[in-house]
Amino acid sequence: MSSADQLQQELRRVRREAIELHSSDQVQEAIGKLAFEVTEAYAGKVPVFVTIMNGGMIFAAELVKRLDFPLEMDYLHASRYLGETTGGEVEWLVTPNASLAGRDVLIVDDILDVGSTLLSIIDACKAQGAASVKTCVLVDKQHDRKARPGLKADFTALQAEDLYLFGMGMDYKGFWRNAPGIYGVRESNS
Ligand SMILES: O=P(O)(O)OC[C@H]1O[C@H](OP(=O)(O)OP(=O)(O)O)[C@H](O)[C@@H]1O
Ligand SMILES: Nc1nc2[nH]cnc2c(=O)[nH]1
Repeated sequence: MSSADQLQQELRRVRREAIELHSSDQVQEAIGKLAFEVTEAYAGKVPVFVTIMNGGMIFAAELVKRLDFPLEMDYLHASRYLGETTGGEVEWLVTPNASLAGRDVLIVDDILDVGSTLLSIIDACKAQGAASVKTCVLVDKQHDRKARPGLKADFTALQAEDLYLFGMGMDYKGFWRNAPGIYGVRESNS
């Protein structure tokens, strides 16, 4: 069997055997609730909504259309997993733009796992002179390996157990970002 066929088999097996932690409907409901919270927090402000590529893009698209205040959209690309299932150093692929100076910045990403990615992005936005920086994630993975004890995003839609997650923007080896719920890879596949 060719390596492309082997990969395709693996990807289909991982999806078939995955544990569904949050269904597509549960994800949509949680994003709806979060949108109210974020809308309340930004009353009277005109923030920059910064999507962290690639993982943040599906959550960001679902969230942004439910926010009822004027905002600008921008994006950053920082990655420390680079298609792997364990993280390394944060690598900047697209750096923050100087137009963040003096702005209220809302960082939007798919997952807070260890949190090194978000901490690095917060520092970079502050270094650009952002007036305020808040973070918003679809899912907070529950474990005691956070980069700082008790680290949390300002806004969190859902929590999930300590498995490698995919779906709703999160990848398994670069694939399955398109899966509509949040799934955990079974130990035998990770
Ligand atoms: O909390 P941490 O342990 O730092 O991990 C969280 C980060 O990991 C993923 O990005 P990844 O590096 O996989 O890049 P991607 O968004 O391009 O998939 C995810 O999108 C977060 O940005
Ligand atoms: N896809 C994915 N990316 C991550 N980045 C940090 N943790 C995870 C995870 O569980 N899944």
